[in-house]
Amino acid sequence: MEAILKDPGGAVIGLDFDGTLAPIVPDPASARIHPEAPGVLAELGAHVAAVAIVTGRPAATVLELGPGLADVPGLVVLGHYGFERWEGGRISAPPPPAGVPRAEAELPLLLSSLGLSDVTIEDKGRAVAVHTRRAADPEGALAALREPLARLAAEHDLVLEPGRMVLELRPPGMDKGQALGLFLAERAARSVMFVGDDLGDLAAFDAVAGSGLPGVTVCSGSAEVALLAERADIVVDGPEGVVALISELASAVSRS
Ligand SMILES: O=P(O)(O)OC[C@H]1O[C@H](O[C@H]2O[C@H](CO)[C@@H](O)[C@H](O)[C@H]2O)[C@H](O)[C@@H](O)[C@@H]1O
Repeated sequence: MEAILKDPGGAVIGLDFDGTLAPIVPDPASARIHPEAPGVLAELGAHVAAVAIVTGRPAATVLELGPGLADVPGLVVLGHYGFERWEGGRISAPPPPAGVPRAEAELPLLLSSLGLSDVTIEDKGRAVAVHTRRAADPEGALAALREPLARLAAEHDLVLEPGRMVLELRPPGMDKGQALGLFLAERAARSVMFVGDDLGDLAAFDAVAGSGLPGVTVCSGSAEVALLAERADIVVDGPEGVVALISELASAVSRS
């Protein structure tokens, strides 16, 4: 944190979206960014090398669920764990993976054979997620799905990404750690901070440690993911705590 405060112009600030900037809600389509987040990120973005949202969501979805984000100076959104990039209103991405629609077509039969008609499918385009948060027994459904979905993913050259009451089938070859590491190199960062809440953010924490830069990891704390809090330098209380921390940081760098 000291390095960021001393030399904000060299700092890259990376943040996850769901559970970090947007409170967790039962329906993924109803998630919305914390109302104060775009404002505090805009204030911070004016002083640092870059603000990057590194997310499992499609980049365009983050812009839809985060009205005001497009006004954050120099914002980059690395969507689909880094496969997609939104910058200055434009999205770049490789061609969509063929295995995703094939796996998705098999899901309804698989779920009904497991007696799990109360889980929900999120079609993400380049990935497909199975959510258990609204099931009668969210933890039980998650456990029952883990092996069958891992097999389905492997059959279609995909990987299984576990998260908060969600299992996602997505293409291999990229994670938040690689995405953040590449971005730090591209921006010749001199320090880094990463804020996350879920298992997929551990790779980004590793990237902070492996970058060789002065870095700080922050966990947006919840009762659901203990591991991230154990690994973080700082733990704050969910998106409310993240906004407060970013606000303090923005005020401090604007004075420096
Ligand atoms: O990398 P992230 O930005 O954290 O995205 C990870 C997944 O987030 C979403 O699911 C999570 O948030 C939902 C809305 O609050 C919640 O209902 C669900 O239980 C959480 O797992 C999103 O729906 C997934 O596609 C993202 O991969």
